[in-house]
Amino acid sequence: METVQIAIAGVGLVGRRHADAINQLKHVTLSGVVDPSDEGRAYAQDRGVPCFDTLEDLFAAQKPDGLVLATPTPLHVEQGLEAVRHGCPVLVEKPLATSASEARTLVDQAEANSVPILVGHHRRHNPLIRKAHEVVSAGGIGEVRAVHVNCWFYKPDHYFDEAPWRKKAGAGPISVNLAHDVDLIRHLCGEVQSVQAQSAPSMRGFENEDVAAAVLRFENGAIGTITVSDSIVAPWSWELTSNEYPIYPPTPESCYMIGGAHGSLSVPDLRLWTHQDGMRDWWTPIAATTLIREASDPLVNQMHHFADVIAGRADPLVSGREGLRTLKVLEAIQAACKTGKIVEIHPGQDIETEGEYAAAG
Ligand SMILES: NC(=O)C1=CN([C@@H]2O[C@H](COP(=O)(O)OP(=O)(O)OC[C@H]3O[C@@H](n4cnc5c(N)ncnc54)[C@H](OP(=O)(O)O)[C@@H]3O)[C@@H](O)[C@H]2O)C=CC1
Ligand SMILES: O=C1CO[C@H](CO)[C@@H](O)[C@@H]1O
Repeated sequence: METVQIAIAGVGLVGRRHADAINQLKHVTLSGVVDPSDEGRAYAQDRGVPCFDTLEDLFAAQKPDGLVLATPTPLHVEQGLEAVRHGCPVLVEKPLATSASEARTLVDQAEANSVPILVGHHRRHNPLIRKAHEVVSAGGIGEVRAVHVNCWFYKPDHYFDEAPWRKKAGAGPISVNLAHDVDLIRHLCGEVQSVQAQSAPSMRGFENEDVAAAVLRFENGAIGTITVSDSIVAPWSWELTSNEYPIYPPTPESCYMIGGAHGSLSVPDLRLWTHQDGMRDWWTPIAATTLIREASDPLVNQMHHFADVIAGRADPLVSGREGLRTLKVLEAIQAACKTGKIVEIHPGQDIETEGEYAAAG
């Protein structure tokens, strides 16, 4: 297998995880880093790769086979378009952009120029999600009727102080965190048709909401409830339950409950609940079996997949178009929080918002 050269723009929190993932793969190497910060330069030096201040400088000096964009979200579209101009496949971190209309410009340009975009919804590369998808789509719980999603944790003040863009409009937990959950819920339960939602402004004085709840109606008739907060002390989030990344101390709880006409599945513990003898009857004993699944690092799996996409061996599992659909749901949640109205999601039509994501609270 030929070596795939990948550059990373933005070597902060998640950019370094991508670099670690590259390290795990024999056929992928880090060709360079784009990051204007002193920390970025020091990191590149440690890794023994060149560091550039801008993407323009990177492309003037080398032609990587692929680029990871792990920069602050407001930079994704402009930098993604630059990668597309250079014909360079790009893995863009989530969310794809700060607004769906901007994201569409990037996705349209990439498709018109046949440059693959992969969106960093890495949880889809987790074997436990593959298993959950396999069971739900094979009818293992019958028709999906309802889903409940919990995304509650407490981010310490220094998380915000270290990267002040995280306090600014557009970087609230709906955009930064719920992006992953909405992507997974669409993947497991189907497309979202309409949204109602409420949010509360940040008690820490940031420009975003710090708690929000939404009711989702899916195209298949299912209903979902989803709540998010980065200022609640609790164990019920993907981070604290999936055991995916060691910096989050794991708990044995779950964060999603998917309810079907014949059974229910909790995720990520993958407990499948059914009544004895296949009965559907609340007076018959109900019990859970835990589904067997493999375990591996989704960031490494995603990087392996990106190398396959670059080599033309695979189509993006989470394409730019997919990332855009998730972004539209997030935008609908933001719009519903602001207006208090039901927001319908129509394919190919923008959600009416006041421009970019503003504070929902
Ligand atoms: N998939 C996942 O699990 C995660 C995804 N994310 C997403 O990844 C993105 C980055 O988030 P996060 O890692 O927390 O951000 P950080 O702030 O930790 O890192 C961003 C890095 O990009 C640098 N940077 C700023 N401007 C440029 C530029 N023009 N070109 C290149 N580098 C630049 C920053 O430097 P400086 O500090 O000087 O500004 C910083 O080093 C966001 O979109 C976020 O939503 C984040 C966390 C996890
Ligand atoms: O994408 C994400 C945003 O940041 C969070 C905190 O660092 C991550 O846990 C999450 O996966």
